[in-house]
Amino acid sequence: MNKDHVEIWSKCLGVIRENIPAISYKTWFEPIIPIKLEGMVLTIQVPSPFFYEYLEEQFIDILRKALRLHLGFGAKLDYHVKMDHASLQSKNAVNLKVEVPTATMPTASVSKTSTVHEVPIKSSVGSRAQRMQPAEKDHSIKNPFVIPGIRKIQIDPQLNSVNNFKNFIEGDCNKLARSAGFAIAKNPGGTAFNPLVIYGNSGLGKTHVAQAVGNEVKVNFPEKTVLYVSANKFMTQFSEATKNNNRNDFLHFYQMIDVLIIDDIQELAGREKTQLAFFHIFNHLHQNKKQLILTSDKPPVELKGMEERLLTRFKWGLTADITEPNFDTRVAILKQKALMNGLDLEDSVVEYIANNVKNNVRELEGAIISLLAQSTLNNKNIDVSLANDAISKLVKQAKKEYSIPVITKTVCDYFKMKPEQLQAKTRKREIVQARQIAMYFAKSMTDSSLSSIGAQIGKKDHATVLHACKAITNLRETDKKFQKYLSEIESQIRV
Ligand SMILES: Nc1ncnc2c1ncn2[C@@H]1O[C@H](COP(=O)(O)OP(=O)(O)OP(=O)(O)O)[C@@H](O)[C@H]1O
Repeated sequence: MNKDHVEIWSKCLGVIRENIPAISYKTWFEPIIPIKLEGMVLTIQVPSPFFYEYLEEQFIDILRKALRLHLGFGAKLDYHVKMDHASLQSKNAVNLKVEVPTATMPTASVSKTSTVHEVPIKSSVGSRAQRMQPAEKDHSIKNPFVIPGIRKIQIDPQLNSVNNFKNFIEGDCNKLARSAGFAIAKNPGGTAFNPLVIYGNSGLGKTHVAQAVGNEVKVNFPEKTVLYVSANKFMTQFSEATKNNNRNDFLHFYQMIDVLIIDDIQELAGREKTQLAFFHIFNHLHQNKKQLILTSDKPPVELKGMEERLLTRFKWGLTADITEPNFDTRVAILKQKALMNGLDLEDSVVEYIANNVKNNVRELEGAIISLLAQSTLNNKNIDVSLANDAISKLVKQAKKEYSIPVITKTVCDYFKMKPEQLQAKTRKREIVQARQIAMYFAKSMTDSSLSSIGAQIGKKDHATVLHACKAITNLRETDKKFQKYLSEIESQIRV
């Protein structure tokens, strides 16, 4: 197998690193994996269609320069898109079209692009959680498992490269799991954390940490066999192996893994035969100082329908929970996800989302994807109002009642005025505008009639309120700075 792709890509990265900001390099180039080099064609793997579109749009010149320098004229670049869960979601949400963009690159001899939505899976044994890859429909075990005498076979670890430690924001909520995972990645099977059981509610990052360990082990110890498999997949494989009379092959296969990651272990509840098979695998691996990483939605003590001897073994190592992220961690996650998606969000928007989506990181990601869709497909400006729309589709929010006095007070505080000034008969520009803004929010955030709003803000009639709403809408659509003020005020009203 030609190994030069790694060297060539690493040389290209050297050129790229020197020519772009560090943050762009970290975001857009570190996640790329070189796959192969065939003649003058270098294939790199990127985590989503959006990612490759962004590379093509923003970095094509430097890519071209680097490739020409290290591969020569006539160098070409192929993209291999490995879809992860988030990208699949975003694809559904925004209906991104991924086409071979020959038209966008007529003169770019380095860029012959093509996309593949799933990675060819070399070994059909084990695969990632069903929601993550279309390729997973194949539950069969075509692999002959282990041929006696041949110890190592090449296994696709079924890891999503996006789930790495660099992309994982650390907070109090996940510190223990992350630190233990990191220590394991440096010394798999050799720490006290064996097994590592990570538990917590849905969407909080259990799979991410577990896979990050696998990815990091592959970097630190490329010769180690790592395998990620969902408990569901494990069960299906086991029952097919039983049906096909090759249960022993199944056991042997799993017993030669160096780092075995099983996701959603609670799914094994009530499955006695599968649990027995897993028990043998567990014992063998543990005795041979191989690493086990398990995730679950509950702590082992609360797992029902599991054999006691399995539960006892789960407690041999470390049980680490992941809880809901606090406000600061949510803000950091949102900023990172926005950056990864090429979105530049105002602080007021980030804080608004962080204040309203509290229990689930997957929902934070959903909010970003929804904003991305609205801003790119519908050409809308991203402000608190749009964020509010995005969130309302994702999480159940208690419907808040906003009152006109609260709105006027917030507007006055924002402009450092006294509420009486807003009520005064004056044509001073700042006051008129603050009054119009208060009217605008009163109209959009309360059910009050125009006349009632007018009566409460400056004793004006309904026509004045109507005019104010139109004037502010106009400014909102045309003046970026003004839009920023409005977004900040709205987020303060909604707190
Ligand atoms: N701390 C974090 N930093 C960055 N991304 C995170 C973090 N925590 C979770 N995520 C992201 O949130 C999404 C959901 O995480 P993940 O799939 O790991 O959750 P889970 O706990 O395994 O959920 P489930 O139990 O439903 O499988 C993923 O895209 C993951 O990358």
